[in-house]
Amino acid sequence: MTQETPATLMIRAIPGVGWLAMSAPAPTRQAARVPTLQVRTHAVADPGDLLDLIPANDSVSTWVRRGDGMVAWGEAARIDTAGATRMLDADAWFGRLREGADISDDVDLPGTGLIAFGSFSFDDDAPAGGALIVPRVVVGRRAGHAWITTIDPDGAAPLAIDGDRAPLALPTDVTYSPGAVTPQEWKAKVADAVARIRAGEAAKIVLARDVWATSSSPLDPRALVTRFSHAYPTTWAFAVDGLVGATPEMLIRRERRMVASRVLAGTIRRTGDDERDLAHAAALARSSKDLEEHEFAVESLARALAPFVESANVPEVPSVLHLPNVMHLATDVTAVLQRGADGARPSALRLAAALHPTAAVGGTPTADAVRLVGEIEGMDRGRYAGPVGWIGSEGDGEWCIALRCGALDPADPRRIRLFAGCGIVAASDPGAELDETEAKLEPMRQALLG
Ligand SMILES: C=C(O[C@@H]1C=C(C(=O)O)C=C[C@H]1O)C(=O)O
Repeated sequence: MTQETPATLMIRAIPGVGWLAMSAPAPTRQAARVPTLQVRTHAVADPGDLLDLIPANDSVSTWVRRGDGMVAWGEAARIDTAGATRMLDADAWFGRLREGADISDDVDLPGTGLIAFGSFSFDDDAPAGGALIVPRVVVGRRAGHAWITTIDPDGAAPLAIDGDRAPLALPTDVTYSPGAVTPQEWKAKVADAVARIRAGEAAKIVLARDVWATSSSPLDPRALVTRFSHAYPTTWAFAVDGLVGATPEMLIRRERRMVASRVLAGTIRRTGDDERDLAHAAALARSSKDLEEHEFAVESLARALAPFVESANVPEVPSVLHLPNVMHLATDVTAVLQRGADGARPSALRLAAALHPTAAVGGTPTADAVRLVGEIEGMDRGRYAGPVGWIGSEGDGEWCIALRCGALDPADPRRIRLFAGCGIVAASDPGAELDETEAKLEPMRQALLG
């Protein structure tokens, strides 16, 4: 979590495309070579369920909510970054890629034209680093308009759009095993965090835990995302670079001058009985423990956003977001971007870099809380709780916080590491927090049913 970690840039050559792989070892950073891309977006008739379109492919990206969004496959270009500037380096690379690209876009909506999908580690110094991937084919739909984008590196033969649509491979006989800490150990960590909060070391510390799931057959990200999008339609069902999940939390969405963020903090489990859940929702909206935890998260977001915007609308009272497994206190912040010193409005990824980590996943005050997470939690979060999303031609994009997710094990396609965490405040109870992590693991566990 140090700020000093020097960035490393690695550009991966795509087989058959023939441009140079370069690396710029820290600390001397060089401009990574960018390929010239031919980008073509055309309107198409409604393609039906987007998730049915993805061929079996090593590189699959999805971003789907309420049936709209984008699915993408193949890699036209990719950057892997690490260190404190991992998002800014990726953003600068994408800017250079855009400058050199030959783009023709008949649709002109957020997400059409050149696009890259990415995910970044929670910690500055995590080995997981980050990646931004420009796919070869994107199919998208937004409010009744559908499109297809093809992205061809210079000299590459176009990728077949009708790839091999191998049937979805469902998980089989999934078994679970503890991650870095057992549930019992994790409760002790929560008690430790509560003691340190009461001693005045921080006001809120977000602690997470991990669980391994192993299927007897290779896991197919397309199958997992399809299940998320059917069971949790109001979340963003994502698959990016082996990280898959159904997150309800929008870190930042940028559409031209407008930005929006959905802050979540304060959680209660659903019971399955609507009447009881309504009573619980009312209790959540009055719970001083949850309201305090929520206020920390809203304040930290508003403070981090302030330098970039000319006006912001921050509702004073949160609403209650109902998901099938849990309910959250939620605040939707909207704002109008201002131009920076360079005359440009910051891109969605630049904003995500400035906002991460929010109090929703780190704690309050941020620097102390993040240090305490590192001391107490006892695991590497990888890309869990980091920004995940996409950036488009004009710097528009959507970056969520990677929650309710799992990281496929690159070394064993049958394994996935699941994560869940909770904001700990002075009034937190370890048993209740453990139960909350179980509720937050439910979308992943349901997607992994055989
Ligand atoms: C950390 C997670 O969720 C975050 C923590 C919340 C809380 O403590 O109430 C609620 C939503 C998220 O901001 C997670 O899902 O893993």
